[in-house]
Amino acid sequence: MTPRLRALSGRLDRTLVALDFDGVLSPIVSSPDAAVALPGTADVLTAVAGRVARVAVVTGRPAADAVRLGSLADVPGLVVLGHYGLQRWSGGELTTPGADDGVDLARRRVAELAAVRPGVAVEDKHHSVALHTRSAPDPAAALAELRPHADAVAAEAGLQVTPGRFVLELRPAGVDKGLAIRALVAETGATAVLYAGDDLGDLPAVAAVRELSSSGLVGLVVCSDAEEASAELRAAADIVVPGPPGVQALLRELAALD
Ligand SMILES: O=P(O)(O)OC[C@H]1O[C@H](O[C@H]2O[C@H](CO)[C@@H](O)[C@H](O)[C@H]2O)[C@H](O)[C@@H](O)[C@@H]1O
Repeated sequence: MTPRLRALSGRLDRTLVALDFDGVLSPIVSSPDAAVALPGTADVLTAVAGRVARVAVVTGRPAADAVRLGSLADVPGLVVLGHYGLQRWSGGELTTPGADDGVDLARRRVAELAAVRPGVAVEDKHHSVALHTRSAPDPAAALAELRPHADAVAAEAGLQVTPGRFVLELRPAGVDKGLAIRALVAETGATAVLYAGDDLGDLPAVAAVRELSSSGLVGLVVCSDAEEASAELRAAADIVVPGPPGVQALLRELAALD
């Protein structure tokens, strides 16, 4: 048994379990379209859902993509917050805002940026666009070179840039994973939260868990560790596990907790 999980013992029915998708439920792969959840993910989430107040996936992906790539549609009571909380999927129903003019502009601009940079790819997520450098000859150098260009496009389009694992996302401001966690806690009345992440976009969720903890909630932060995981998140975590297989093993322990 992972000792820190004991903090949730006796309060599972008031616990929110919130999980990032890429790098946490799904191993990192070279193409965003090829990312799928580790086999067994839906089963373990179903087991956890039977014990806790709520299981949620909070992701930078469109919510429906996370449901599809994760084969998560049948996990009982699952809520998926996509685009950092802009979208909500539950019970097969998707709540989503209308198109954003800024994203339309950014879509054109990032296509121009990618066209002249070998190995740089655009992921069009409809409510945001992402520039991926994982397949560039030097992914880290490509990311650094692109950053000021992405910042300029975001400023022109009224968007914000969220960096991640060899990716720069241009997305609407006003939502983040911290706000998403706070909303989930408020709607469930949870008195405990377990949040698992791996990347820079997860840091607002970590901050929210810590702030909620200071007002009495029991908070556990899990880092799904790998070479590219955020060092800041790793340092802040209560529990560090080896990537998606480690997350899955931890969730099995959680489902079996007293
Ligand atoms: O919030 P998340 O669920 O962690 O999503 C963050 C971004 O993850 C995806 O990109 C990352 O995973 C890809 C597939 O493994 C990988 O190729 C890429 O290098 C990673 O950055 C996704 O493509 C983005 O849209 C998400 O926002």
